[in-house]
Amino acid sequence: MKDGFAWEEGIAKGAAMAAWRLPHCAEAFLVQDFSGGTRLQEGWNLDELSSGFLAAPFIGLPYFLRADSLSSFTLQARELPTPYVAPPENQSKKTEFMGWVAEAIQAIKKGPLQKVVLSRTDEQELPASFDVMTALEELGAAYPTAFVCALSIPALGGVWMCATPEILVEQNAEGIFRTISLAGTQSGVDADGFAIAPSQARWSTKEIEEQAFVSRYIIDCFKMIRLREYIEIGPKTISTGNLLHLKTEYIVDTKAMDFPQLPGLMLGLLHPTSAVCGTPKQEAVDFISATESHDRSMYSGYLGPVNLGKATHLFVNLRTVEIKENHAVFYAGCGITEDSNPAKEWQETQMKCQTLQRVLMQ
Ligand SMILES: C=C(O[C@@H]1C=C(C(=O)O)C=C[C@H]1O)C(=O)O
Repeated sequence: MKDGFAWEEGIAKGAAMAAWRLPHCAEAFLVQDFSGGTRLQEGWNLDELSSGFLAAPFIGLPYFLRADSLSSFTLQARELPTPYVAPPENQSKKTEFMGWVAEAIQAIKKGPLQKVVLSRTDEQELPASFDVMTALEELGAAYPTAFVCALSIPALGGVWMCATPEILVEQNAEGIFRTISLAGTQSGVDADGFAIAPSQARWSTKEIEEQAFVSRYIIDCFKMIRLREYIEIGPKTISTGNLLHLKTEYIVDTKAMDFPQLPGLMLGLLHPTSAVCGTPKQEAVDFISATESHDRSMYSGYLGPVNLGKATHLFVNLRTVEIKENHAVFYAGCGITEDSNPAKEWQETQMKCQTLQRVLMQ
């Protein structure tokens, strides 16, 4: 495949690269930065970036890939082999993770922490035949509503791939700004492997509250910049393929409001949101760094094309994997509240890891 060559050639030349396909689109894009990409400096501004691709870690400054070369291509349709057999559970990871969740519940009961998103990793070997561009096509075919992406930055030393459902900040060519509040998770397939219709989903108080934390957080960010004119749609149940979530959408017409800086301002305020970090934010960051034994790196950061065709599409880096040679580290997390159950939260991270595993490990 033509763009497979461009990808391999770019890797060999030390280029920083991103290949992606937006939700509901057929066309995919490849950006190459032949300088290897740039780590932005404190005080960087979205409005001042040229056309390219932005990728930020959970904590820290983003990398920017300038579009030295931009090509578009169509992802080929791919059939996924079925049925899928999940890898066995890692019992020591399970015990460790459930311990973290129990600690978080205790901390929340004491306050001031109200919600914290804890994550864990799952390390697996990919098949010898694994190939990044083929995997991107398979992810695109399996998850048409997700943002699917492959990212290679020489300074990171591996390839990150994701199939994320979560918009962080989006501004289309017509000046329409969008962000979403996404939380609450349940399986999107029943015991026989059939899809569950979103209208059939039933949500518990715990999940409704968990998502409300994220919605309140977004509204608080709007309040900080005194923005009152936004449209709020939801919460509604959405299907991401193998999972169901609760989603509320926030929309602003930045042209009508003459507010073109809104995406940059909101990006600075939003990240990391309560969907991947917690409430209050600083207490959640502190709890995560004192508890998790892995470095989140790019997981739960954000990534996407910026200032391309007058549009910016930044997504939270979820349902994600870091690949070095054939070794894959899958990352997944879940929102812990006072009413969490450690075994259920572990199961949720299993389902989230499987979003990519069911495609990449066949
Ligand atoms: C943290 C993740 O997902 C986030 C957390 C969710 C939850 O706690 O229910 C749901 C969607 C995402 O906002 C992840 O996929 O790793």
